[in-house]
This record gives sequence, C-alpha cells and structure tokens, in this order.
Amino acid sequence: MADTKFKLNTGAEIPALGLGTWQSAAGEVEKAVSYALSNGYKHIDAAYCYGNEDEVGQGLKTALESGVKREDIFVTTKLWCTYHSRVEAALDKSLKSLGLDYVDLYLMHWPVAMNPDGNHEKFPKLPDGSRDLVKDWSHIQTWKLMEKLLATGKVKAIGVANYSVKYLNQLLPEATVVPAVNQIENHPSLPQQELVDFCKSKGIHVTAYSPLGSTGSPMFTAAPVVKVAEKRGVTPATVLLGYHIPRGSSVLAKSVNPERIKANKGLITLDDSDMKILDDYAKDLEATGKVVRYVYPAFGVNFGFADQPQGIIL
Ligand SMILES: NC(=O)C1=CN([C@@H]2O[C@H](COP(=O)(O)OP(=O)(O)OC[C@H]3O[C@@H](n4cnc5c(N)ncnc54)[C@H](OP(=O)(O)O)[C@@H]3O)[C@@H](O)[C@H]2O)C=CC1
Ligand SMILES: O=C[C@H](O)[C@@H](O)[C@@H](O)[C@H](O)C(=O)O
Repeated sequence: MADTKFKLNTGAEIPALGLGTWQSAAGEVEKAVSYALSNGYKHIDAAYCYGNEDEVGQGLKTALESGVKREDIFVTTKLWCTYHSRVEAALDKSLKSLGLDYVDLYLMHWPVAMNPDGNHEKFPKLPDGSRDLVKDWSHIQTWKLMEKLLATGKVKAIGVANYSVKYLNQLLPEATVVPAVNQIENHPSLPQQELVDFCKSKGIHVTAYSPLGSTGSPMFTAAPVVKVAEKRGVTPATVLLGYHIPRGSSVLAKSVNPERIKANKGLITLDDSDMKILDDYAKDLEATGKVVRYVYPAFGVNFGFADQPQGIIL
C-alpha cells in the first residue's frame, strides 16, 4: 500500500503517503527525512514557512547519496504569504535550501498575501497585533505568477493549499492552468466532503493534511476511529491514514520518530464497512455543525470554508 499513487492532472503521479515536516525541529527533521526515504517513503512535504527547508535538504542529500533516486521521489514545497508578489524568487530560495533544481509540486500555502516589507519576514503584524495583509493583492494575481513557473522547469506541477470551494470558484474562471492539487485539512472530524467532491469534479487532486489531528494526534481517541482500529486489529494512526485512500486522496503524516515513521507506512485500504463507520460519524458532525478544524491560523480572513463563520473574504 505504501506504493499506492494517484494520477495528477499533469499526468505525473503523486505517492499516496507523504512525510510532513511542519513543526519538525532542526536536529530532528534531517534524520526523519533521510530515514523515511531510506525506508520506502517516496514523498516529502515541505514549506518555506516551516523554517526547516535547509535541514529537509540535508535529509534529501543523505538519502540521494545513499542511492535513492531523485526521479523516484516526490518533493513538495510551498510559497509563503509574504512572497506572493515575488514568486520565482521565493521558489529559488526554497530550491537552494532543499538542494534541488526542481520540485515536483509547488503550492500556494494560503490564498492571502502578507506585506513583503512589513515588520517581520514571515509574520508581519500591524500595531494592533493583527497580521499585516496586502488586501488589494488577489490570490488570482499570485496564481498567474505561479503559472509562469511551469515554463522554467523548476516545478513539475503547481497547486494550491487551503482553498475552499468559494476560493476555487474565484480562481478557476481566471486560471490558465488548473491547480494539480489542493492541500487541505482532512480527517473524519473534518471530512470537507463538498470540497473533496468539487475538487474531484475539476480534476484537482486532494492531499489531506493533519490527518491525525496535528500536534499530539488528538484524532486517535475519536470513538469511530478506535472502533475501526479494534475491528481491523490496527492502530488508530493506520485507520486515520487509510481513510484517505478510498477517497482518492493522498495523505501527509508528520513524525520525527523513526518507529512512528515506519509504522505510518503500513497504510491499509479501509473497506466499505470501515468507511461506513467513519463516514456516518463524519456526516453526523457535518449535519450538526460539530466538525473540528485543528489548523486555522490567525489571518483574520474567512477563507470560505463551510465550517467557518462569515467574515472578511478578500
Ligand atoms: N498546507 C498547510 O497549510 C498545512 C500542511 N500540513 C502538512 O501536513 C503534515 C501533517 O500534518 P500535521 O499538522 O503535522 O499533523 P499530523 O496529523 O501528521 O500529526 C502529527 C502529530 O502526530 C504525532 N504522530 C505521528 N505519527 C504518530 C504515530 N504513529 N503514533 C503516535 N503519534 C504520531 C507526531 O508526533 P511525533 O513527530 O513526535 O511522532 C505529531 O505530534 C504537516 O507536517 C505538513 O507537512 C499541515 C498543516 C497545514
Ligand atoms: O502548513 C502549516 C500551517 O499552514 C502553518 O504554516 C500555518 O499555520 C502558519 O504557522 C501560520 O501561522 O500561518
């Protein structure tokens, strides 16, 4: 199962399981990346914002020197919000840190621009403490700059992250290139079924992030997850990762612990009866408005997700 792949609208394939690197500390992430790649992982998810692309790059270098082939692995990184008007320069910085001459996928991390000349390189703030956004810069302008990257050969595919149906509906009529991927938070407590179905209908592959519920893996104790784990004789982690395969999505699991990195690779395909237990739970949460979103940074923007209250839509 670890070898399962999904086809992107570019014709390339994305390996179903990727190693996440958000909040993976320097001193740990290099080993995590090289360990994962030497133990069958084919997909690494990075981002400029994570502040550890240099170490991820060291891990890639170790793996490549030990015989892993560049063409056999899939590396993603992401454009950070303070770089929306400097897309190619941002990509070049990431490539340099990663020690690569191309990435397989470059994602717009969030569809909102932050001040490139503000009081912090990544998280500029206004005097009132709110994030310093560039409200008259549209995510569509950013996408147009991302489209230009394809001709440089420095990206094999471009995509988005944290896009709702509302934002995709703004983007798609203006786009020359349909995003290959939308990377979103996804797990049985946040199924985002409408968004997943919408992406599928447009040929946009979904990659699920925070499948375990992010830091501390809180989804491990969700009752239906425990039920399916007991039924199948596997761990909750295996259930939570396997949930995405029948949905046609790839999934990212972060760990810096070798045993967990290895364990997470034991991806299984959940059967119809397993999926029914998780889907019934998910549908009930959606119907009662009790879904749980673990990652919603304080941009002060309503990104248009069905579970979020209405507010500013840029
Ligand atoms: N585009 C975006 O905006 C976002 C993208 N992402 C991407 O998705 C990746 C995954 O999401 P993330 O939020 O990190 O969270 P995950 O859902 O992957 O959960 C990570 C947590 O689970 C722990 N863990 C992992 N495997 C196991 C296991 N088998 N048993 C017990 N605990 C385990 C990890 O600890 P430990 O390391 O100690 O094992 C860590 O605390 C990110 O790292 C990032 O690459 C995530 C959020 C937003
Ligand atoms: O990819 C992970 C998340 O999106 C992360 O990059 C953001 O939550 C960021 O820390 C922020 O505060 O905006």
